[in-house]
Amino acid sequence: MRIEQDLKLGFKDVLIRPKRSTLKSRSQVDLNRQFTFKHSGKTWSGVPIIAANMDSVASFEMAASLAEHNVMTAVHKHYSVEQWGEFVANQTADVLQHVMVSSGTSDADFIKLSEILSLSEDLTFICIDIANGYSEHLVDYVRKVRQAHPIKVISAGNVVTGDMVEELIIAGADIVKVGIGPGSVCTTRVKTGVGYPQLSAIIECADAAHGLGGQIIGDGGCSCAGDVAKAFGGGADFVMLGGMLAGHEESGGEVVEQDGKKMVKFYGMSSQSAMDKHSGGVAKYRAAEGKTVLLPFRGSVDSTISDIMGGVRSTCTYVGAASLKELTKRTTFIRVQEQENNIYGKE
Ligand SMILES: NC(=O)C1=CN([C@@H]2O[C@H](COP(=O)(O)OP(=O)(O)OC[C@H]3O[C@@H](n4cnc5c(N)ncnc54)[C@H](OP(=O)(O)O)[C@@H]3O)[C@@H](O)[C@H]2O)C=CC1
Ligand SMILES: Nc1nc2c(ncn2[C@@H]2O[C@H](COP(=O)(O)O)[C@@H](O)[C@H]2O)c(=O)[nH]1
Ligand SMILES: [K+]
Repeated sequence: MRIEQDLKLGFKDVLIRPKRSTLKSRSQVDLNRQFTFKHSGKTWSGVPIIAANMDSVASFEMAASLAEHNVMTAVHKHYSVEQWGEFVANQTADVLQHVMVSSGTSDADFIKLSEILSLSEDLTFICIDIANGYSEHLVDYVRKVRQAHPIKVISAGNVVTGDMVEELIIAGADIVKVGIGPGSVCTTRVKTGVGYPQLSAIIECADAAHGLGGQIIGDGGCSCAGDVAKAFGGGADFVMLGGMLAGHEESGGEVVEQDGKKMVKFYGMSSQSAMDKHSGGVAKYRAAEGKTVLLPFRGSVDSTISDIMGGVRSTCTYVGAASLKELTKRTTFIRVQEQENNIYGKE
């Protein structure tokens, strides 16, 4: 046994210090970023926010709506190839360029992934996502997908430390997905005691990835636009959101009525609800590592995503960053013991 004494931080442990700025208006801030990816050589530009590959968040409808804001959707892995076929046939190239195709790591996943990708050349992003990205099996799978799809942009995860970021990039990932346990409907830390405070994970993993010419996605734990700004400020190239985009018309969650109010089901992909739906229940040897919640129905995702983007634009003006790309360089975090004033309830 060993204890690491370095303090690791989450979003709630810091605020961003304001700095002098020459910007006159938040409208001057450009949230679009352009990346050229290490292995695939592909160039992409857009707003680097991604709807999380959960079946009560990242539906086809979500992808179509978010693409209008230049935002990405990691469409969840439970659509059939036929459903993908129909979606691809009805969407523009621009929408498809804002879509990631999610995949697990089984042989069946590999075949399905290739079938989906063959539907359109405009599908360029692959999101290989398993709970425990430290598995050697993931590294082998990334190598296999890289070999089969040399010009696709591959994201793989989830991990939280620089050593594993490097290993995945060397194996063929362009982007590494970072986050173990921070999610809004995640119970991994409770069930297993494993995890890593998300802001420190982002800072350390971004450093490792950028050193090799790769990118990272800060995945999970953002509960407000300020957290999204902190994730970008810490060095995340992309930020993935589950709960913040759940509960909308486009989210795909089941709508139920509770005390006369319209509510939407939102659950972790490792929850009992998800396993009942997709795997015929929780296997005997494992425990659910996610929960199920009911959220008030929030209407269309348009106003929510605009609100998030407005918040991050404002962050940029507070620190004098004319574009999102400059935000990390201009970010100084201060450690704090208090965040917002909640006297009249939480925002
Ligand atoms: N970022 C995070 O903190 C987490 C995210 N999730 C999300 O939920 C989805 C579904 O998760 P889940 O069904 O748990 O697993 P995955 O779909 O990620 O499982 C992938 C494979 O890894 C094996 N595995 C070995 N050890 C573990 C472990 N400790 N946790 C999970 N799988 C393990 C599984 O086999 P076997 O089942 O036989 O062990 C399975 O074959 C993930 O793809 C991810 O999107 C889930 C948990 C944590
Ligand atoms: N431990 C678990 N993590 C999960 C589960 N389902 C999803 N996730 C992770 O959460 C993020 C989204 O986080 P949020 O804070 O923005 O809601 C998602 O991308 C996954 O990495 C789960 O069942 N267990
Ligand atoms: K995810």
